[in-house]
Amino acid sequence: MTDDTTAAKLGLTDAELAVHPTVFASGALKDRVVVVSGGAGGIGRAIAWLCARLGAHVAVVGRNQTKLDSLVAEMADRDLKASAYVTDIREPDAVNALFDTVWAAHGRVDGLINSAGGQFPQAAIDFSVKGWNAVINTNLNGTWYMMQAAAQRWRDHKHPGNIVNIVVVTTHGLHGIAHTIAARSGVIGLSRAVAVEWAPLNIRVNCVAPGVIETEGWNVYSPAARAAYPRSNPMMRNGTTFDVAEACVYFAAPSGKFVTGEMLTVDGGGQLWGETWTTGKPAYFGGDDT
Ligand SMILES: CCCCCCCCCCC/C=C/C(=O)SCCNC(=O)CCNC(=O)[C@H](O)C(C)(C)COP(=O)(O)OP(=O)(O)OC[C@H]1O[C@@H](n2cnc3c(N)ncnc32)[C@H](O)[C@@H]1OP(=O)(O)O
Ligand SMILES: NC(=O)C1=CN([C@@H]2O[C@H](COP(=O)(O)OP(=O)(O)OC[C@H]3O[C@@H](n4cnc5c(N)ncnc54)[C@H](OP(=O)(O)O)[C@@H]3O)[C@@H](O)[C@H]2O)C=CC1
Repeated sequence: MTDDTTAAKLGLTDAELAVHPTVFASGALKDRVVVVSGGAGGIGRAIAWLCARLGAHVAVVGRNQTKLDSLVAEMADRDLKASAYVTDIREPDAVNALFDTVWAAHGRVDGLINSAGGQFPQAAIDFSVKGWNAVINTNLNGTWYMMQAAAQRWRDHKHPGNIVNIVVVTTHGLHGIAHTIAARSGVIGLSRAVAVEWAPLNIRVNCVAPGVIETEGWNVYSPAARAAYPRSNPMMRNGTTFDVAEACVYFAAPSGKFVTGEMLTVDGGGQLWGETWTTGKPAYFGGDDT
């Protein structure tokens, strides 16, 4: 959490997301049904707004009914179609019930965007068993349960589908969250494997790796750590949730119809150059963290 008890206001507001300019045509996702896990969170929220603005009915998924209902209401005020589904992605039975409910309500599901996830900063050597398992369970197991449940129904209904998994940059520069690097590296490898296995089923699977994207999820990190984030990439700024949302729509819309097993990194070039110390840069590396 931040140094004080109040969370910082970070990221784009609903009012901004409702009108943010986009390169996509207004009907790019017309009549599609898209499930967005973490849909009331920072990145997931931007994804939900953009998909709905492009004509989709968005099923927003999370654990907090109030957050989900608030988003759905904001979207309904602008004649955008969305429904709230309280589901913990770590519970496979609940995930299967979610997809049965959405399919029964709409007669189809066209896409799944897994944005639910997260972690906490801590030196790996200090991870507790519970803490390690919490990050792996949320980000690897939960994402998998959502992927498999969607794919089984696309197979059974002989319906095309596509999945976009939000991960993190695993190749360079994210220090202090080795548990999430392990979990997301697993998601990336899993996505590549099933992209091949599920191609005969007309199911595409891709990943988007955000860099420093300003959202309220950053409140698990200290203000001092957050202050350094803009300097962690050669563009010397934070990205926005809308940057990630448009990357997701590229894969989810017909624009991505011949792309599967890929990963699009949206990080301002950070993985090529920058470094992000979520727990403070140790003195050994020239930082001031003793
Ligand atoms: C992440 C990068 C750092 C900088 C950010 C910008 C840099 C750019 C690079 C971007 C990389 C990604 C950024 C982001 O993801 S932004 C934020 C996304 N959102 C979140 O992270 C959500 C907040 N996190 C969580 O909810 C939890 O961490 C978790 C995802 C694990 C889910 O928690 P869960 O509810 O399953 O479990 P608990 O909260 O009950 O905790 C279980 C045990 O886990 C240990 N734990 C949890 N939090 C901490 C902590 N802050 N410090 C130490 N240990 C922690 C602990 O053992 C818990 O058990 P106990 O409570 O019994 O001790
Ligand atoms: N912001 C950034 O800089 C970056 C973020 N990412 C990743 O992008 C994804 C979204 O991040 P961001 O939007 O910033 O984070 P937020 O914390 O804002 O959003 C995460 C969302 O996931 C939901 N969620 C968490 N756990 C579960 C669960 N078990 N079941 C269902 N929903 C869950 C939360 O809702 P609720 O609590 O209501 O369940 C929340 O809405 C995460 O995986 C994050 O690690 C990756 C790189 C950079």
